[in-house]
Amino acid sequence: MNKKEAIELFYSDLLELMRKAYSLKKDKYITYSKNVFIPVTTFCRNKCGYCIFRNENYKKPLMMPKEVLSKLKLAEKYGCKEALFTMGEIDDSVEPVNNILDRLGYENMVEYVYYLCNETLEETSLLPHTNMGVLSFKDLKILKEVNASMGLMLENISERLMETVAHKNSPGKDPKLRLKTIENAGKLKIPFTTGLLIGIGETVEERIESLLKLRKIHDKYGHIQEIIIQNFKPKPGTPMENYPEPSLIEMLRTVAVTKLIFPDVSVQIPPNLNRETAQLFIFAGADDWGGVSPITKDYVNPESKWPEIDELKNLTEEAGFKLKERLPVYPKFISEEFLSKKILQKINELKHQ
Ligand SMILES: O=c1nc2n(C[C@H](O)[C@H](O)[C@H](O)CO)c3cc(O)ccc3cc-2c(=O)[nH]1
Ligand SMILES: C[C@H]1O[C@@H](n2cnc3c(N)ncnc32)[C@H](O)[C@@H]1O
Ligand code: MET
Ligand code: SF4
Repeated sequence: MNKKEAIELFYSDLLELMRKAYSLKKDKYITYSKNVFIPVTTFCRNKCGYCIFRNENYKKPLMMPKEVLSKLKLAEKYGCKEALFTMGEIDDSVEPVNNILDRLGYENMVEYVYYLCNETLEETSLLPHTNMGVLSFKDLKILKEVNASMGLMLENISERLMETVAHKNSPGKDPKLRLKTIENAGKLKIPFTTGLLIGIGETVEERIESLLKLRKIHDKYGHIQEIIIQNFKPKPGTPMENYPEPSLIEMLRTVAVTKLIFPDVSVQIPPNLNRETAQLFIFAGADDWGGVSPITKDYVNPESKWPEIDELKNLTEEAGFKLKERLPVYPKFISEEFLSKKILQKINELKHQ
């Protein structure tokens, strides 16, 4: 599909567009991953105009190993299978975090996250999924060994947003750096979650360009397991607090076009950010609810509560589908081609429990 065709599709008759995307569905399942959200640090070198996760609490720049392990143990009791390590981007400039890492005996954040992921594998029945922002080839390679999958939202390919309230203070949101990370993850065959943030001032054309670029990368490396279409939610006290959310129709069109560009990849819609309307996205081609946690909040969108698993099951069934739990890595990536020996062995152990 080229850009012109994709834009035409986007603006075409909504029901026809949705029907086209819907007809690509191969089965009647909508998947989700039962997870625990571990916000390792809320310090960040970036200042995105929409973000409320970032919080410089000088009393607590870093979650300590003990605290992380006790959260993971609790998650295990609740039957969670994914440990979601999501955090701010830490480079040498973020002193309070680096000082603590130093005291704990870690060179940098990657080394610490590696340790936490490895502990997860050795001490619990959970599988790590890490999203710590932009990473180098070398760091991705290190983390691949202890992650079932990894993630980084492209957000959008638009360089223009680097000059607007959304990304003007966020060097880590430079699309060149994000695309490089996603490509390097492809070279390393890391099962990968990426996606777009919708409603941060981007145009429809820029959305399509972002999707087509991700398509190109996926054609080359085949490692993208899911695309998240995440709707922006304004947060009080942030520079973008008065920005409008994307409309339902806008979101439905975006999800449908995403599915048409990615018939072979899962399209994820977060149910907590679309409380009243989540079901509709199934009919636009969405097939995954993403991570849902019975014990932790969505620290990125703390005002948006996860539905209970029962509620998610009911709303999925009411729409005519079946809810199915999945691991943080999708079945077609469970192989030696994509996973480290350590992770494959862990998944095998879990199967026989
Ligand atoms: O619970 C959440 N999970 C988030 N996840 C995790 C995701 O929902 C699933 O856990 C993945 O599908 C892995 O199975 C993200 C993963 C990424 O790689 C990038 C961004 C996100 C964002 C969120 C989020 O805001 N809240
Ligand atoms: C973890 C991911 O959460 C998303 N994210 C950050 N802030 C918001 C917000 N206000 N609304 C919706 N999504 C957000 C970004 O896409 C980030 O990459
Ligand atoms: N800070 C990282 C990013 O924006 C992780 C998700 S936001 C908490 O990519
Ligand atoms: S969205 Fe991620 S990169 Fe941006 S300020 Fe928040 S934590 Fe930092």
